[in-house]
Amino acid sequence: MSRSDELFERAVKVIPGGVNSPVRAYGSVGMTPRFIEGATGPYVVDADSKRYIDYISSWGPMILGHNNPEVRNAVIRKAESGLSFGAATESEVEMAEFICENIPSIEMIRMVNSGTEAVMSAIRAARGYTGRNKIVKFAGCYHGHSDALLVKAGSGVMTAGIPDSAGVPAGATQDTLTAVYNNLESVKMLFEENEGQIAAVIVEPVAANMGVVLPKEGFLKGLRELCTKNGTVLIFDEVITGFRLAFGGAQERFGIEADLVTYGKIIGAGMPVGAFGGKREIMEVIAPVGHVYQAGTLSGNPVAMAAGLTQLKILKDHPEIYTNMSHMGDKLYEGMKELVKKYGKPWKVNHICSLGCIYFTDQDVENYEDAKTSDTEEFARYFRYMLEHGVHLGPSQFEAMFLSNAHTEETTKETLDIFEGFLKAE
Ligand SMILES: N[C@H](C=O)CCC(=O)O
Repeated sequence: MSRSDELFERAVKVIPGGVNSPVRAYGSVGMTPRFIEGATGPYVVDADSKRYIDYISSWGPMILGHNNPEVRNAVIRKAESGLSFGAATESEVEMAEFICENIPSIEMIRMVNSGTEAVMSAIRAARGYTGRNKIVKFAGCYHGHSDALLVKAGSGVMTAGIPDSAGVPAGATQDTLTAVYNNLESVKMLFEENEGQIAAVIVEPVAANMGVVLPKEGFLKGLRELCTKNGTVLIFDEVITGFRLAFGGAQERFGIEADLVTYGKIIGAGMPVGAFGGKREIMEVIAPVGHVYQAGTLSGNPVAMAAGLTQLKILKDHPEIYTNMSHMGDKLYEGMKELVKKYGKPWKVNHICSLGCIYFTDQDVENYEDAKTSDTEEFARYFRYMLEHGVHLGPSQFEAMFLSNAHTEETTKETLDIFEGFLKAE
C-alpha cells in the first residue's frame, strides 16, 4: 500500500472524506488523493516521493512557483517577532498602502482570512451602502462557501453536483438572483424585474471555477454600465484573477473598474489571507466608521502580510513575469489545442494568460450549461493518465490549471508529451 493510501485510511476516520476541502478529494476521478509532502518551483512531491509537475499551484497563490526563497525568508524573519497580536501592526498598513497605491479602483481595503470572508464582507458592505438586499451572481461562478453564494455555484459544488448545498436555509438565498455568464440580457431582465432592489452584481471577471470561461467582448463593460445606471455596486471577485491576469488583475486586463474588489490567497502567497476594497464612500460603511459590522481575530496577520507583500512587490518590480507567464500559457494551452486537433478530437481548450482548461465536449464553452456538457468520465481518464505520468492537475473538470512563473519550456514540453501519450492511448 502506498504511503498516500495509508494516510488516506487514517484521514477518512477523522476528517469528512479525508480532506479539509472537497476539491482535494479524488472521488470524482475514481481514486484516493495523493498526499503532498513538499514543493519547489513548478513541482510537488507526494508522500511516496513521487515528483509531479504541478498545475494546482495551491489553487492560485503560488504564482512565483512553490517555496519561493524571498517569500519564505520574509515569513521566517517576521515570525521571529511573534505570530499574532490581535492588535494593529505596521505590516497591515504597508499592505493596504501598497494595494491602494497600485490598484486604481481601490481607495480603502480591509484584510480578512480567505476569499469566502472577503466576498461575504463585500456583499454586506454593498447592502449596507445601498440599503438594498438583493444580489446577482452568475451560474457557475464560485465565490466561496458562504450561504448566500451557494446557488448554482462552481468549483467543488459543481464537481459534486450539488449546486444548491444542503444546510443552507431558503431564507439565506432568497435574495440571491442568478444570471447566465456572458449573457447581458439575463442580467437586464433581473434588473427590470427587481427595480431599485439590487445591491450588488458579483462576478468572476474570468470564470475560473467552472473550468475557465472567458468573458465575451462587451460583457464586463455591459455589467459596468448596468450597475452604474441602476446605482448597484459592481463587485469583481478577483480571488483567482487578481495579480494573475496582469499586475492589476482583470480590471487592468479588460480596462474596467469595479466598485468593490475581493482578493484571496494570492495576496498571502500561500498564507491564509483575503481582502476586500474599493471606493472610499462604500468602504466607510464598515465599522467602526460606519454601521456594517465585519471583524476577524487573525485578519491582517503580520506573518501573512509579510509573505503576501513580498510576493506582490516582486510581481510589481518584475513586469516580465506576466509576459513570461502569458508566453508559457500560449505554448502550453495552444499546444494542447494543436494536439487535440492532430488526434481528431472535438474537445475545447479555453485559456487566458496562465489559466487554462480542457473540456471534453464538441461545444464552445461560454457558460455553466456549456461547461456541464463536458464528459466527466473522459476527464477522469485524462486526469488519471496525467497523474500516473507525473502531472498534478486539480481532480475536477471544473477547476482551472494554474501556471506559475517557475514553469519552464521543459515542463511545458514534458506536459505536452504526456498529453500526447494520453491521446495516443485513447
Ligand atoms: N476552486 C476553489 C478555489 O478557487 C478551490 C479551493 C478550495 O475550495 O479548496
